Amino acid sequence: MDVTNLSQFTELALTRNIFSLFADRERSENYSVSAAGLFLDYAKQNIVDSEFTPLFALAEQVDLAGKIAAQFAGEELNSTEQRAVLHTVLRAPDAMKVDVLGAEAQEVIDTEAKMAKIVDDVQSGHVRSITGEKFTDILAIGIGGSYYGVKVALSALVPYHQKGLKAHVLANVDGDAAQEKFAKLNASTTLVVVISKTFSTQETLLNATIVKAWMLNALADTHSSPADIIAQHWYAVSTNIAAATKFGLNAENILPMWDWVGGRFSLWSAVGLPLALIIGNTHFNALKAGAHAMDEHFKHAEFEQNMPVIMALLGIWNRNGLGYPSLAILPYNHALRALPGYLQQTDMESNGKSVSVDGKALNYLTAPVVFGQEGTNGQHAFMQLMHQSADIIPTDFILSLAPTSEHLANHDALVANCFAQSEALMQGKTLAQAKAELINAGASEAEANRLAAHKTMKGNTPSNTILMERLDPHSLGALLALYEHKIFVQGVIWQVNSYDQWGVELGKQLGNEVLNVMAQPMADIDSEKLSASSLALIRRYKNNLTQL
Ligand SMILES: O=P(O)(O)OC[C@H]1O[C@H](O)[C@H](O)[C@@H](O)[C@@H]1O
Repeated sequence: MDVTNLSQFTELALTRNIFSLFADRERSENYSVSAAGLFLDYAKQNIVDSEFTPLFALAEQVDLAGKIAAQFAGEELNSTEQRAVLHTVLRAPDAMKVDVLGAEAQEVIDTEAKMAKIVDDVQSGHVRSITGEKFTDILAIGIGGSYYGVKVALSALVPYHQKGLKAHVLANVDGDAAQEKFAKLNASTTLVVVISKTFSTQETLLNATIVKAWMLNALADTHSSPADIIAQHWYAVSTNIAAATKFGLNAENILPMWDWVGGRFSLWSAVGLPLALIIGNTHFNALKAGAHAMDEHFKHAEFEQNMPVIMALLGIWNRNGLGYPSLAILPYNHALRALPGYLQQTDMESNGKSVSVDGKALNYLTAPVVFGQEGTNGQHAFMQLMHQSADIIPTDFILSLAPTSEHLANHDALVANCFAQSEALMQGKTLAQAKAELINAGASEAEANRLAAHKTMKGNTPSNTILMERLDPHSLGALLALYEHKIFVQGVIWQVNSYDQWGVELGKQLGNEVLNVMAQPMADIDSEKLSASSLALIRRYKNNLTQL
């Protein structure tokens, strides 16, 4: 049995109305679960108890319990790269680190201590810039997994930012992105953290190169040597210490990563340095503690009460059972506006696959297309389609109960909109209801008949609502870990390797290859790899350059 068998169980669900399921007075109570300070309401999903049975059977058949244990124990789950998948150990207590990593645990513990000292020294002003000033700005350079985690947490945790220190993240290779940062930064008080697991990523190396040039140029009149400036202002996080050193970074300032930490799961490692520099060690540790609390729940809770497992199974039900192709992530907090982008990466880069772990073509679909935006902005844009196109788009609503600002009336409105949208997406509006509303509003019978069809809403859109008591480092850590584990469980059920990303690697490789082709004079280009279309585009680009 695999997910293709789910269609045997979906006939009823495909024709019934989710709202009608609330005839069961206990549904809301029964279809909710709490873990690590988060609350998940999944009563608005299109599912009943008997339909969970084949989902739990699937979990059993793929030995989900065994796979969870194997992941936490450090088995080589990433079989195409022969790597363990151990981001969880980075947020575990030291004794657990030793249990799982053995002798290697010491290097992890030492790195944490070194990172914590850098954070304290920078925040206290013990470590200062080459001009003897306190650092005022942290510029993180990285892309993909070396960017999104830091970005999502920085924007989510603004109330925890240390006064006097500002954070900036630079990812895109477009020089405009760097230019925008330079306009805001003062080189003499900027500390740079270059994050690249491989230290070979084109975008990161190009950006690091221009930032270095900008800083050395701006600090030329200090008459300090470039090496001294770099040693004082630059840190790096990488598994490739040799390449980082070759780039000119001071070996002392390079914090290690390990190949058993995937980029998109690496916030918990020294990749989190820019974040820790801004929010301080206590809050960074609280973030890790929140994630660890979710890890413990995931490891120990029965599947029927296990939040990541339930969310994963509901996703499988929606994708493979009911055939819905996408997933909307709608955080109703301005502070979580980077979350949809972050989850796009973690989910689609992990499970956007079509061969099984043992290399066989799958005859079913895997990761949905993940997209989203913070509420209420999305309501004034793509949510039109969610209400009225024929496509059903399962949705995760995410919300902090406690206001994140002092503007309480705004927060009430935000919360009301969040709850209203999940209700409207589920209940929809029938033709008869639409007509009655028009007539109540004074329309004639003929006018109501003409307009009613335009005002019907399809309804029956399933959703989860995830509540945090408040948005703080602990709950954010738990939330990110919840999604990490959900993605892992889905990968196990789809039987894919969630921890490689050959499609993205192809982009990295091609980017450099095409750059090399473009560097040649047009007449010399003899690329059999590129189509006439791409060659013509390159010609246009080069012609345009000569006219500038
Ligand atoms: O950290 P780096 O080696 O620079 O890689 C940055 C990113 O590159 C690619 O996009 C990978 O698929 C990501 O997982 C990785 O996080």
